[in-house]
Amino acid sequence: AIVGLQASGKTSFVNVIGSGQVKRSFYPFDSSLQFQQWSEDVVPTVGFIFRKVRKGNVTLKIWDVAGQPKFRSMWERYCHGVDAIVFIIDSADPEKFNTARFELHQLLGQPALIGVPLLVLGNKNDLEGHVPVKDLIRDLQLDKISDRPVSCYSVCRPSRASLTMTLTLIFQCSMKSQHNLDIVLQWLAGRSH
Ligand SMILES: Nc1nc2c(ncn2[C@@H]2O[C@H](COP(=O)(O)OP(=O)(O)OP(=O)(O)O)[C@@H](O)[C@H]2O)c(=O)[nH]1
Ligand SMILES: [Mg+2]
Repeated sequence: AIVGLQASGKTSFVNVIGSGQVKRSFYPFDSSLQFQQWSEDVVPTVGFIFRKVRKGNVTLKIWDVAGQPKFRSMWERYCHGVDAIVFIIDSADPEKFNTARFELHQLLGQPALIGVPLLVLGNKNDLEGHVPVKDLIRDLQLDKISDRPVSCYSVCRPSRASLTMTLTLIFQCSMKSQHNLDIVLQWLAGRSH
């Protein structure tokens, strides 16, 4: 399940990892087939979106849950029984960190979710003034979480141009380190049962 405040980039993240998959099934040099699903314009999610994304021999089943205040009480329901909780935060918007920390710890405090591994993604690291991982860990008080494995990475959605280039230049080359998407996918695949 992917949760986080509104506009933190959850749906964009799923679209990016999903479009990489769509691409891989096509001939890599035929750019006309690229980005059928990927777009930089995303509308706020209402409720949730369920997506299946195949990566190698692992199929990720993803609940992309809406982040606006009226939907946050749904987060817990979609986190029940999952292999991992992914919490996405807009790392370039520190004014929202207090709210994000509150919502995250509120969610993790639910007895049914004890032990479920947590992946925190500080998104939008392409924007100036974004907060690095070290500070995110402090501001979200991730170091206080002791009842589950926790990982935190700084990520961003690749620009359309760089995503085209990376994927067109044959898929085995990994994304630029700024994006960190390959690391994140490995982490997710490693949590799956
Ligand atoms: N600069 C930048 N913008 C991003 C990035 N990821 C997402 N965005 C933008 O952030 C805005 C919100 O993205 P969404 O993916 O809709 O956010 P969300 O978390 O799904 O929002 P809700 O569905 O309302 O909870 C969109 O305009 C995206 O284009 C990123 O890595 N960098
Ligand atoms: Mg969304």
